[in-house]
Amino acid sequence: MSTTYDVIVLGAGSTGTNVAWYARDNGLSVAVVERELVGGECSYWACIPSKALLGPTHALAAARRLPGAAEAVTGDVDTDAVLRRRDGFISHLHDDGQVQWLDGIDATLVRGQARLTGEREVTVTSADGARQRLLARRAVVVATGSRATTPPVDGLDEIRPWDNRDVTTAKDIPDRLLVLGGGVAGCEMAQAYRRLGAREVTVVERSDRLVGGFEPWASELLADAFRTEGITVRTGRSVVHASRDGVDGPVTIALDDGTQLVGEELLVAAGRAANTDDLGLEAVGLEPGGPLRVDDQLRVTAVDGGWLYAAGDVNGRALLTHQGKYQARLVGDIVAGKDRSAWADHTAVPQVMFTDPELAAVGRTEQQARDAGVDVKTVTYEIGSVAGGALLGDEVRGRAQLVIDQQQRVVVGATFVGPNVGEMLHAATIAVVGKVPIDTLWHAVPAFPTVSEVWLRLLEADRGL
Ligand SMILES: Cc1cc2nc3c(=O)[nH]c(=O)nc-3n(C[C@H](O)[C@H](O)[C@H](O)COP(=O)(O)OP(=O)(O)OC[C@H]3O[C@@H](n4cnc5c(N)ncnc54)[C@H](O)[C@@H]3O)c2cc1C
Ligand SMILES: NC(=O)c1ccc[n+]([C@@H]2O[C@H](COP(=O)([O-])OP(=O)(O)OC[C@H]3O[C@@H](n4cnc5c(N)ncnc54)[C@H](O)[C@@H]3O)[C@@H](O)[C@H]2O)c1
Repeated sequence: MSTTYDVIVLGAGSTGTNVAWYARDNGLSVAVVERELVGGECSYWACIPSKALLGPTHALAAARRLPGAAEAVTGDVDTDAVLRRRDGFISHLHDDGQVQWLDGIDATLVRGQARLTGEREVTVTSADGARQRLLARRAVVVATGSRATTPPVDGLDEIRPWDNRDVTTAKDIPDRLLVLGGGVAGCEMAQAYRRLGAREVTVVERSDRLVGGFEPWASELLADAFRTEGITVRTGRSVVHASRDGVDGPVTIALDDGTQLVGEELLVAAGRAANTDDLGLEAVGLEPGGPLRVDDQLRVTAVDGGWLYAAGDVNGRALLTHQGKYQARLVGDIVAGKDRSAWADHTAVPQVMFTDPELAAVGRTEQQARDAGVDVKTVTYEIGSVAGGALLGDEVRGRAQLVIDQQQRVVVGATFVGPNVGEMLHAATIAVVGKVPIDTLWHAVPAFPTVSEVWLRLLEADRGL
């Protein structure tokens, strides 16, 4: 027995559910296959719980920076209340709400492990072993996401390290947390745990700075902030060995300079692996394991016939929820025959790291612009020096930078570091995506006294004022 749909979507994460929505909006019939929870990583084990853990601690820090409010902060963060609120945000790991939503758009949910078994053909194996064959009239869209990678460190496999799922759903805060990987996930969770009561947090990063995707000066500001609040940062160091004392005892890691570090838990946040290893890729002539390479129509390039698409983390273009959803909107239209092309996911990707200070960036860094042959000029301004920044309280640290293409006179990249600067990023995204001329930006007057006034200071700096 087989059932035929216009589109079959593999994976009901933020990407897959959006593909379904847009394809349905185009009048196509859609089946979505999911082996775990509808909503995927972002809803339960990534974006949402991590931000729920960070938010209350940042509110407290913001109040402490503000004389008048600071005096009223007499207690510490209520960690149990934060964890309870986090549990609410992840719906206690139940997906009824999102299942209802899928039902509401009239997409068919099929529970189980999906595998490609031929051209336009998917076989789903449910938890009880039953098999169901699905056929696609138009397209199969792979949106199976990614999982945490485990780097090849001696002993790591035997000590049950934490991954993003453990760290975002933990019921207790360990006294000492070790973090392998100073990327976005590692840094957000290092600060969350420190602020939620961990006495010692140490981040080990093998490259020479934290969050290598951001501007080097942004990494420095973050590392300074971490040190100030007692988070130890060990850059330029690799973990070479890991062991655990008994079943539940502390973890010891050895670094390549001979240092030994001990913690109750070790979080591994060393990047992601595409979920393509058990997807039946062999059946359509593809190698399992790596990301599925796609063209700008999100079609898998190594498969003929234009019926296989991949969107979201699984294609490796930009591992962010909003970028997966951007691709999903495009795929939902493309499979309906509309002429669409993805480009912003490699030229104008906005990203916010929700630490305190926040790091927010879009488009190219200065180095990336130079490497791309752009005639670069950068302008910077301290956020604490605009009235809106100073009003946020004492010791507000932060900086804004524009990367300007001097020939075209447009902004090709922007970075903001400071409290809540993520909310300023969309203005920069619009400037980069719209290639708004600098001369026009002069007429986009920021309200006084907002932190956005830093835009005016940056334009003045460009003019030499
Ligand atoms: C700690 C952490 C914090 C993050 N915070 C942010 C953030 O603040 N903002 C942001 O933009 N991004 C953030 N991200 C990245 C974000 O989580 C991902 O980019 C996003 O979840 C990708 O969505 P997706 O739908 O492509 O994949 P996923 O969310 O991984 O969904 C894929 C789905 O496919 C299912 N699946 C896989 N294989 C099969 C199969 N064979 N059959 C059936 N089902 C299958 C999975 O069960 C899953 O539900 C964070 C990531 C981490 C690790
Ligand atoms: N706020 C957000 O938007 C947000 C938050 C968390 C994660 N994410 C996304 O999730 C993805 C995964 O995040 P991530 O932080 O795991 O990956 P990442 O690629 O951002 O960072 C991994 C870090 O681990 C380091 N590393 C790798 N192996 C190592 C080793 N053996 N020893 C020491 N350091 C090692 C790398 O040098 C890198 O700095 C990212 O692509 C990111 O975009 C986004």
